[in-house]
Amino acid sequence: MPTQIKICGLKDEAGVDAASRAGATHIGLNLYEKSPRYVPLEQAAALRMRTPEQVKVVLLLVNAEPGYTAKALEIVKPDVVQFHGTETPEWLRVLKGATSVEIWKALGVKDAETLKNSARFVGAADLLLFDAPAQALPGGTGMRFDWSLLAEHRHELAWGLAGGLTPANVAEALRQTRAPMVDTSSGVESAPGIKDMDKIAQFCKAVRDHDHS
Ligand SMILES: O=C(O)c1ccccc1NCC(=O)[C@H](O)[C@H](O)COP(=O)(O)O
Repeated sequence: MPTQIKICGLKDEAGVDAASRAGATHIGLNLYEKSPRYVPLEQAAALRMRTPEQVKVVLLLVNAEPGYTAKALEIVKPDVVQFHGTETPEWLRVLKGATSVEIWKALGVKDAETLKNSARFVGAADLLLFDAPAQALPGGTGMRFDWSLLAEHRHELAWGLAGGLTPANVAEALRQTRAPMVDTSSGVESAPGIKDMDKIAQFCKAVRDHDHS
């Protein structure tokens, strides 16, 4: 199975086109207003329409109100909704019962305990995205966590790796972790919130080269 690739924090058509052309399987649209990668709802809906059918659209929310969450899902109609705040398994279970959209939960990995506790999302999320712990922002920090923690972990859910992944280190990350999915945002940018089309292509190529090695 080819590694799944999510390019997160796209804000315009050029980024969506570049990620799709490069072979990303998922693109992320960020509705968190404090992020340099924020897109307003209407822009997210327009980019969703622009995205080719084979590429899944991931809508990113951080501790959003239920009403706003419902509105965002209705307007953008994503394939996946990624929760990147302190959303509880209980809340995600409620949402899961009310929508057919795929649900991902991002977790900032501090230590082995974070991974152990992630089992509480079984039945609440379809996939766990293991990311670096929150800094000033909950995600998109460009920081890595200790990948060796994953070696001891028995995954009970589908999962992906995020946090500080770049074209230069993603092959090594895949070798060490055997992640079925990788996610990057700042690692394919020239400045916060500004995607670099060449880096997107290099990232996807590095993943595909690793898949074929
Ligand atoms: O990217 C952001 O600005 C962001 C802000 C708030 C919550 C989540 C955010 N990004 C979520 C992602 O899925 C990123 O791709 C992930 O955190 C990895 O980011 P990076 O370390 O920059 O590759």
